[in-house]
Amino acid sequence: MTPLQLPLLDVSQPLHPSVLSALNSACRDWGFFHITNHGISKELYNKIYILCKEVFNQPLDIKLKLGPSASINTYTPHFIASPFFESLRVSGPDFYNSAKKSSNVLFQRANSDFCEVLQEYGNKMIDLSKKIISILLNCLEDGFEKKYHESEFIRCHGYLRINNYSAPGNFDTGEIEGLGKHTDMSCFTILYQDEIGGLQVRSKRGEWVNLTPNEGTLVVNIGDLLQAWSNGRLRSSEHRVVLKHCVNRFSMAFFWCFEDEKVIKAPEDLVGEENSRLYPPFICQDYVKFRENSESGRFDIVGYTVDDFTLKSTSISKDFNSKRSASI
Ligand SMILES: O=C(O)CCC(=O)C(=O)O
Ligand SMILES: [Fe+2]
Repeated sequence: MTPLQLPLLDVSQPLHPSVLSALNSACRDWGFFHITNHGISKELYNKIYILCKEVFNQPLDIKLKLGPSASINTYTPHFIASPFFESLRVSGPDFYNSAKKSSNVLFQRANSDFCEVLQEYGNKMIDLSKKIISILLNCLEDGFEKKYHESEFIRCHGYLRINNYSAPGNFDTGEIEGLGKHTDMSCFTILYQDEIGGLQVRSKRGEWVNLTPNEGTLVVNIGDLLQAWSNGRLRSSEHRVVLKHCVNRFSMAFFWCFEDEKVIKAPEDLVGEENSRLYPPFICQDYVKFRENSESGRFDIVGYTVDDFTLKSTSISKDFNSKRSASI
């Protein structure tokens, strides 16, 4: 399998038109690209890694106090997404307090280093997200940044999912999925993956292609909300994580999302005169609920997408309309 060549954007510099055009194709074909000079140092990652390992090394009965059936519900234990995957969620913009709620339970005290470092990382992710949405709007159409950044994206928010993959044993069962095929329920996701590799994106023809890690760069991938808002111009691709035998893996995904009550409706400029609107307007939270309810609690891994949601909503409204006309 040949590694994929994706554009690498230096986000500390104004972007050259040729970079924007490469970005345009990458977003249309793959929905993935890389960024560099993002302002997050290796030291910060090392600190986060060490502090998070302390969290995941806590006994299971303690971690389960943050689990799906607890009131906090920030921890996803093994055997939900896969036997090898566990994760912790930290929500913004007050990342400190969100981390504190979890650490109070995990350590029976607030672990201030853990909370501070996640607040610092969260703040950097928010700044970076504002830059990325500007770049993406610019890349969609001249003038879009001015026209839509404030009006459509000002109330976006983000949360972090810290992913800990444990090593599968050394037995020969072929490819082992650490995280199954899914699309992200975000506008876009900024992903840090360690040097182990294993992240794969699905091509339009259905082949899995490796996204090889590169030190100092972060992966950005378009999520379902921006695919819908851009009327399909930006692609939210399926991706997964495949594990190597006997190797642990660590990653951190930051999901930049519309506010729950946002009505997602592609602007007329993107729909065109022939009115080919791919996604009837919908409320952000309804999509999140659709994903959550589609496979009890396993919403972060299943193959449902915004296309499935649209199909379901259109068939419900057709059904509703035909029942209504039958009753008139
Ligand atoms: O661990 C990774 O590299 C990918 C994680 C991911 O896709 C996610 O958390 O949505
Ligand atoms: Fe993902």
